[in-house]
Amino acid sequence: MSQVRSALTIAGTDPSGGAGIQADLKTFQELKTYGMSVITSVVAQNTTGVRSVEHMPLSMIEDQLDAVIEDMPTHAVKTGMIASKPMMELIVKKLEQVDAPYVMDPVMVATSGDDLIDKEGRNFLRQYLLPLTTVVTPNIPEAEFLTGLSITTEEDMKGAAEYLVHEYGVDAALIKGGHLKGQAIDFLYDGKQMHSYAAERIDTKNTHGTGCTYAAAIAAYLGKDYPLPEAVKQAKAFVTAAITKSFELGKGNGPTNHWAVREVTERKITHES
Ligand SMILES: Nc1ncnc2c1ncn2[C@@H]1O[C@H](COP(=O)(O)OP(=O)(O)OP(=O)(O)O)[C@@H](O)[C@H]1O
Ligand SMILES: Cc1ncc(CO)c(N)n1
Repeated sequence: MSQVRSALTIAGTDPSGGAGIQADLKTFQELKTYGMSVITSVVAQNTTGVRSVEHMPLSMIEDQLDAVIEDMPTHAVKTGMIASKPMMELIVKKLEQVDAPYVMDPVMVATSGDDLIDKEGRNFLRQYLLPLTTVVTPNIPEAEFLTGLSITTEEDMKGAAEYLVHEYGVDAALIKGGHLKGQAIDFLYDGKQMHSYAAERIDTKNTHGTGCTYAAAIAAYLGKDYPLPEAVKQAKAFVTAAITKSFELGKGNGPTNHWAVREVTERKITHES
């Protein structure tokens, strides 16, 4: 009998259920992956924005990580909101003990535009986390920050993916094109090949938590031993379905639908490499 696969998310929370830890666990569950979570910050947020944030003390983050690492098998790790440099240092030290693919979502601001990481922390994402990372998943503003490049075209997105791999030692970079006009296209560079994943753009404002959901789905598929380009393709189909059937809930950007893959069986993702 094959062993159950488990994935760990290390991230902040969203009590309204669409982003952060909550999105990750829903995604893991939907993909029949045993979900585990370590909370870095409690974020009082909803579809309209962030009200307040309470960061967990470092000792509490460390205890949570030890509780998982010392007891549970982990087949994939995903990180989201890591708000400060000391948190990053601690998480790096702990992740060095975990032998599993690692998906790093370099979360900086919420869909609503609120900051989720402090200024000092932003500058240490590259140095601390990228060397351990299997695949980093920036959106365009995050990729611009990480590379210092300006990104306005698909060619720029490819250039940024190559730059991250060649300059910062990350195994692979997936630049997400949700913020570009036209089709929703993402580029993955794994040091050898450039892959593109394109889907039709869905006309909706309800995209709260798309980035978290996508990265969590990639982690779940990597935990099931899918090769990275295939894991990204499956995850892209998952997030596209989740946006297609997203919920008109709340007063701002509504959440994506984590069970949509059960209902959207047609997978119109064009994968080229
Ligand atoms: N309107 C849309 N229609 C179809 N796909 C979309 C749409 N918006 C985003 N996507 C896709 O959703 C995924 C997440 O991309 P996006 O660039 O929005 O991430 P993000 O900005 O990190 O998300 P978040 O809003 O959670 O911060 C990508 O595959 C992107 O192409
Ligand atoms: C905790 C958290 N992580 C990530 C995002 C980005 O969507 C968010 N809104 N909240």
